[in-house]
Amino acid sequence: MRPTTDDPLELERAHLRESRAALRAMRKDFENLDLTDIAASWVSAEVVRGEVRDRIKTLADLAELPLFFGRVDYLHPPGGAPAGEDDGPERYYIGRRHVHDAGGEPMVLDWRAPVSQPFYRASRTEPLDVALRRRFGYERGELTAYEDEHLTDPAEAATASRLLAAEIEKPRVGPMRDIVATIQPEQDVIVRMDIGDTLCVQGAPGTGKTAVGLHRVAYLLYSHRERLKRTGTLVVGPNDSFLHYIEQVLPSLGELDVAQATVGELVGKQTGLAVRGTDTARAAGLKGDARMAEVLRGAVRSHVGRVEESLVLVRGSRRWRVPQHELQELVDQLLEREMRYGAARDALPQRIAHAVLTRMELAGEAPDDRVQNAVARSAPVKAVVKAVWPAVDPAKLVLRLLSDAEFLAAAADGLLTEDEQAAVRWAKPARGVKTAPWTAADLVLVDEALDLVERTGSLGHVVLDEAQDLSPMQYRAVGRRCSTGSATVLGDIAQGTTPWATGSWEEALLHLGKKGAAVEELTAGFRVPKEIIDYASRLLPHIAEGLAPASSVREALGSLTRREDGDVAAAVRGALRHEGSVGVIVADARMAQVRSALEAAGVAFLDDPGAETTQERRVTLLPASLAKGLEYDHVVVDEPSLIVEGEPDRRTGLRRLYVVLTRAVSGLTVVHSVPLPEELAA
Ligand SMILES: Nc1ncnc2c1ncn2[C@@H]1O[C@H](COP(=O)(O)OP(=O)(O)OP(=O)(O)O)[C@@H](O)[C@H]1O
Repeated sequence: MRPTTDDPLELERAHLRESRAALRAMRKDFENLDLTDIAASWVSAEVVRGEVRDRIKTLADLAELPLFFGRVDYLHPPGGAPAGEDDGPERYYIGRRHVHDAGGEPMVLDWRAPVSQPFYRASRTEPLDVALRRRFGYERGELTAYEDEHLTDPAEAATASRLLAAEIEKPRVGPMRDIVATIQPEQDVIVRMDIGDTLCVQGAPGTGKTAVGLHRVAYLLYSHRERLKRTGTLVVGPNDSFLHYIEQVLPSLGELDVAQATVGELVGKQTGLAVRGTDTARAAGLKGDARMAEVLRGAVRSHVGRVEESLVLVRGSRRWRVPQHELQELVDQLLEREMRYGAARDALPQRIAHAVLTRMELAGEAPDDRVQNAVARSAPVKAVVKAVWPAVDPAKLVLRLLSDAEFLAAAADGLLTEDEQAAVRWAKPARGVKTAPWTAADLVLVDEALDLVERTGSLGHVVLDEAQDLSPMQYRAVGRRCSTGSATVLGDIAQGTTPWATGSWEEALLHLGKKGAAVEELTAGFRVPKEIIDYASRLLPHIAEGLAPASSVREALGSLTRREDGDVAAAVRGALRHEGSVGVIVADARMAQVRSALEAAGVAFLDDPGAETTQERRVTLLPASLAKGLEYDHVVVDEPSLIVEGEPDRRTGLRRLYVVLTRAVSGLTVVHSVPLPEELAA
């Protein structure tokens, strides 16, 4: 029912009501679909049913999420479409989902549609034919405000958007939210980049890298749904707490089919092996070094032997002979072609059979494909293949490399020094694959070996977050999974806290197999208030030379507090006076002590950064090593010096502290009794 009013807010509310009703009708249509006769086979019927179920789920009218958050009025109908009646086709509402009325007319456009793009990109200097951009403000699902920009009106002064500021300032509890209503132009460029382009984004803390990566996946799924449905998409993150924190974003954008995993989970699944041991930092560093790829390649290829004898094959009354040197040539050709070991092993019998068939033809016979296959499968040919190109079990191969000094020395000759070889080997040789003391870095080696034998399947697109922490071998593991697809690589060199953290994105991209991909930089910080980012940025010259400090879109004066009494519980009580979540970040070695202090003070807190904060339980206690990628409204950092000392070297320690200091959205309290690291002094 249309309201009899000219009040723009009422009119917009009416459109919202009508859009909600239309969405409910769309959902009903899907629920009422008669699926009994839809498909001939049981399998395809199940597929269709699954799709309909997903569709119903994505159409769920989430009461808390605004159905549309913006509107654009174009000066001309986009794409030269004919002008319509009534309010004309040049007015578009932009929202999370496409909604149409019973007649198929769009009520809300998906934010990813091309026609929505100017909502994000138009400016006064480049209005992109937008006469009016309207942003909507909501409170608990109710449309309560709007804000207009007439981009082509020279008389109108540019003002900062209050709604945008309010959105960014909103207190946070619970998992990460989508930013679909407020994606910034420089972020939008990354989100909408072509699917064929691999892109690397360097960005200071809180510049929206994670948010942009997730929205990019949603955009690609919209623009290339069929293709990506076949090939798949994957988001790789640093740990389970992080993955848990971001896991709601894609479903809130209507995308349910994106896999999320850590590198450890990827290689664990592929190899079927579990981590049972740990490495020293040196051993892990060496095992993650790109030279190990060469060692493994050599070890796999070392199984190819010389042909010792000619082949003699008896068929019926005739004997066919392929001389030793010709067989050797076939083997050499396969070696030269750099095929996967397993594929070459599969090809060899056919090549030998071909040599036999050529002889048959020369002798006047007319053998067909069946004969060729029979020859390829014959015992003498099989015997040659077994002797010259034996099957290789990748896990056993790595086990042998890490257990058998001679075998490793042969494969690592000219690549690793003796000392390095000793560091790489396990202390005690392992007996079996199931009981070996596999470390996280070892499983990456097995994953590489698997790929040397048989090509790893590639996905359509992979988003790699917190990428700075990966070793070259881990980059290779991720790269294998997007070898025929593309990738979005997100990270911050200054936040690299592994001993093997990457020194440059060019190098990282090389290991990923995406040499020469573009590197973009995001510098506008949306999370951390200026005062806090300026404080944390004092560390930058000591941890990443040449990186520009982030700016901040948020002033929030008075957001930084220092307490020298070391009283964490008092600091937490102070933080609880503010709205939103509180993260208490402490050196890993201090966890037990701070836990007791909080318990003694009667502070209720969550002990797991993967657990979701709620209004009742707003405090999370977490070790510094798990803080990466997370954020809290208020952060209490306990004893910065001990956080620095918890790492193997000073630079890594200061980087860890930089990560920890940049988790705060509204306020940061630094509490200590030990003197602060001198690098933090102004
Ligand atoms: N355009 C935006 N509008 C509103 N909020 C935004 C925008 N961009 C980013 N944010 C918010 O800023 C915060 C930081 O974003 P995000 O976690 O993606 O940053 P990051 O660059 O990955 O940070 P870090 O390097 O510390 O992991 C999040 O709460 C995110 O929702």
